[in-house]
Amino acid sequence: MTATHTTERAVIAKRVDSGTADTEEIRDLARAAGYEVVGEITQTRTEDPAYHLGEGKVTRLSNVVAREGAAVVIFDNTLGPYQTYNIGNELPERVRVIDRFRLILEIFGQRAQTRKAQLQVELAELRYELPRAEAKASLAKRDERPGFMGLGEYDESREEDIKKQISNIRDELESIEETERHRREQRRESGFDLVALAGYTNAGKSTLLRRLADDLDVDENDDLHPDLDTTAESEDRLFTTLGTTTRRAKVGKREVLVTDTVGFIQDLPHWLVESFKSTLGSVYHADLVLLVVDISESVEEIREKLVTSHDTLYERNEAPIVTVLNKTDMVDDEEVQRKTDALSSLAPNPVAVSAKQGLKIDDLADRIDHELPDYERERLVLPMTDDTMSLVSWIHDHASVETVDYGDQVVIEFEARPAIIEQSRAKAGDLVGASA
Ligand SMILES: Nc1nc2c(ncn2[C@@H]2O[C@H](COP(=O)(O)OP(=O)(O)OP(=O)(O)O)[C@@H](O)[C@H]2O)c(=O)[nH]1
Ligand SMILES: [Mg+2]
Repeated sequence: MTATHTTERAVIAKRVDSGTADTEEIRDLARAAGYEVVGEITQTRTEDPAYHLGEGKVTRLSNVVAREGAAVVIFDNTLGPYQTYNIGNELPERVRVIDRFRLILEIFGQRAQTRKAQLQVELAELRYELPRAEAKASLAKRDERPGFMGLGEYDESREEDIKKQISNIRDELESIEETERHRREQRRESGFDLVALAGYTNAGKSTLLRRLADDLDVDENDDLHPDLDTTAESEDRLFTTLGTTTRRAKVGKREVLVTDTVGFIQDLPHWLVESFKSTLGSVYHADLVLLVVDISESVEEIREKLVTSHDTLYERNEAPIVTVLNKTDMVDDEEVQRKTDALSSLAPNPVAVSAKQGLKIDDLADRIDHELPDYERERLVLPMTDDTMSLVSWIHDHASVETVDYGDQVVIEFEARPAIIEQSRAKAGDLVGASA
């Protein structure tokens, strides 16, 4: 699927029960989806069952849409199917009405480039549609009016259809995940520590990955991640990354695999989170999680995002979490210190960096090295045979070799993850056994 860049003109609408409506985030999301925001209507009142807004407000909305020649109205609320229909009737011809979740789905649909991401978007869409189809079907059933019967029958089969599709997609996702699990295990056995980047969208995860990583991309779908191209800039838009990409990085003596993940966002409905949960698989199974936040945001905003991130990670994550305060180039040292102190209970001992400017990346690398399970030392004495030569090269591939002495025997000293040491001992045992 290629990204479609619509430049349709959009009017934002938002209702809040009390206080004043803040439209900053929905504007950002609209722009992320490719819309040009040309106006907005907000209202503080209880929800109107038929129109969501008050009827007078809907007329105002219609006027703004007509005046600005808008093609779309974007609600920062959840609209029921009938509200959507009723509002649509009050607007000029052919103007679309979408709500917050539809909009997020549109963005995800545009960004989904891997099979897995596409399936997840489809799953999310179907989960969005299912209760709506169910509602229609049950209303039609209750309603004896003949005109509705046809609709009812149709919707009931639609409901079954959606359920079947959901189950098919789940199966396919499961098999993709199985492959990923297998790949993760192989990587671990190859001596890599697995580090995952997590955090809100736009925090700078992809930029940081590029800073940490060597050039090599270890996923097969490299070409599907233009945002990770070393020559391409990260974009200042939401959800640049959908799906995960893994790159190899050297941290101290270690070979580490760093995985970039989809960004979190506030107020995601649970069905949407559910659909993208498997995206977080690489986070849940990492040896270390780097939780990236944007230090240029307000303390309140960062705190809220940290809390949500921890909630998302809490259930299944067992790895240590290091908070990375990114974008230090945008604030002065005093502000970094003040915010670090204010956030100390949520983010104890964080590392402050600028991914973009490459500041303090070494400190972060040291910290990663420190947090990962310790390497162990090993010294093996091996007979001088051809098989030994291939074991020595295996050790070179999987460990950090300090010395190799070739005499009557081969003496090799190295450091590696405990699992690698075990494997090398077993292989050495086979060799010695065979040559005896
Ligand atoms: N000033 C400054 N900008 C940064 C820094 N790191 C990243 N950015 C900018 O922040 C924006 C988002 O960066 P990304 O790396 O795409 O963020 P992300 O967390 O991967 O975002 P998603 O993929 O949407 O989840 C881009 O415009 C980056 O250039 C930094 O250290 N300083
Ligand atoms: Mg990204």
